[in-house]
Amino acid sequence: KVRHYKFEVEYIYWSPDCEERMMIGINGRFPGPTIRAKAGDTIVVELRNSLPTEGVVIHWHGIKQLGTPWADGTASISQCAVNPDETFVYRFQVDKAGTYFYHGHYGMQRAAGLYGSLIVDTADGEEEPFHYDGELSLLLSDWWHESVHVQMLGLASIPFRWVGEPQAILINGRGQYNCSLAAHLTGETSSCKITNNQCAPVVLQVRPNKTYRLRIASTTSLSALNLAIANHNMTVVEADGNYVEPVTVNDMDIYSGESYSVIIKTDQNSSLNHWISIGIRGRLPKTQNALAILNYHPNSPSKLPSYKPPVTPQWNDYTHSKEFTYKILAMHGTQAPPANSDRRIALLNTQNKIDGYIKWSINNISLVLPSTPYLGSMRFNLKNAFDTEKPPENFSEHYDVMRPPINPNSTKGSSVYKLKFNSTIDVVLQNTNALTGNVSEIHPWHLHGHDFWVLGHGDGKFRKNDVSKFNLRNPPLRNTVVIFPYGWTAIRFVANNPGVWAFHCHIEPHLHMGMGIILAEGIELISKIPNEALACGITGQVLMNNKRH
Ligand SMILES: O=C1O[C@H]([C@@H](O)CO)C(O)=C1O
Repeated sequence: KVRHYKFEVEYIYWSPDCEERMMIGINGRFPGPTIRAKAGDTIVVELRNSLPTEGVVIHWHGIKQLGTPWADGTASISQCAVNPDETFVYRFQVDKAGTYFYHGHYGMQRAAGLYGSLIVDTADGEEEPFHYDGELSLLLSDWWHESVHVQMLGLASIPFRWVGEPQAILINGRGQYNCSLAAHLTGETSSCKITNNQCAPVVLQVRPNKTYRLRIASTTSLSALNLAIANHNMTVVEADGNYVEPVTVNDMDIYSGESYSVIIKTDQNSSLNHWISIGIRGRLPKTQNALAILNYHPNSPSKLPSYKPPVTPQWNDYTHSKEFTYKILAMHGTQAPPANSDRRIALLNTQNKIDGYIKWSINNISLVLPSTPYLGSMRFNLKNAFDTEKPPENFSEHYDVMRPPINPNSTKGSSVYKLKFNSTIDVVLQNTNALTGNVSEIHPWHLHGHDFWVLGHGDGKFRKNDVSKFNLRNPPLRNTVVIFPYGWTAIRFVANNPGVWAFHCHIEPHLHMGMGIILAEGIELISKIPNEALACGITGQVLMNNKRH
């Protein structure tokens, strides 16, 4: 079945946390419309850019774009940004049931509010491997009062101006700035005066003694989150569109770019409503926990729970976070990874400097995207479109990951990791100390165009004999994985999807500061790229010079 959507992207006034700001909306609203389809369907989104003076693209996060690499929605990588007043048609298949989302992938437009949910149900006649009576959905994000233009300027300034912590965590696009819905119970802050529907608390309506599937996705710009539902445990059954071995937890972490489904049973005191609480992990929080209400029928949805919300774990309790992450394993019967890889790429993640500007680099190269998107320039073998030298596969074995870089000076580049089609690739992501001593941060890495198996995590520096500890039996399949402070994470994937794919830290300011790499495979197998994806830079010149193209 073909499912048609029309998206008009424009600036809107909106009050996501009860304070009015400018945001990027779709069809006059924030967040964007939910796309809902069945596995195997074709999605068609006619994207009209009504931003007065900026280009736009939309990335369909978690969708592999098999056979349609030009629809991945990455500016400078898969397509030319769509100009103001122009329309671009995304047409792609959703191959696999799961919880996904979509978001802007140009500059920091995601952080300006350009996102929404994308949910794929099983194909007709197929069933999920778990039962539920009803479904609920939470799309999580974080929000700053400063516009993304000011944020981008600060990141690209000397002295550096970091974006800082968000003013609010949003649930389904709604939050409350500098106040708490539970203030009357905790007394910590002022209570919220909800003056606007746009920031009204999220209420999930349930009936007692039923089973619900709760879909949770995070498109935060920065924040790692922890979610807990008071008096209810959660059984995780899906991660990033892949089934996992059911595991029951009291609270769960979710990093930017990840999605989960959890099963909850509404078997608690049904004369009460219950809190859902979301707090920040990995960075010293300055943001109020976000609260939502699990509303048991027939209680009034506006009746606040009469007890304190659950306290999410300490921001720096990494032991707790690792425990959760390590518990997520593939559901029995999931395709196992190939036993061996053909190539191992080690990627050192460092914060460093270029001409005094603070950047993030991978093997000492900070990613700068070219003006002509890679997909077209590589397909047509055009010269001078990007740096053509081979990017480094490794880093010095003497690098001390526990200390700030000895030489903080980095270089910028746009080179591509070219992968042999159908080869098996291992990537080891190595975290390090940032520029300041005793600081190492969480980075969620997202791969476009593929799922990968998470073979293992470890503390400190990756050693050759860590390979023997790789989990080849039931590693989870995912599209986003975290690297913990001072740790490493190893993944494996098969380079079987012709196209050019970004692999990057999903923290929006970190990507903007160069924290990513570009992968390419099977370029000669790519079928005709729509002209609209090519109409800029030197591919645009080729189109003009060769009308038969
Ligand atoms: O990229 C970053 O910069 C700041 C800090 O390291 C320098 O102010 C921070 O916390 C980041 O994640």
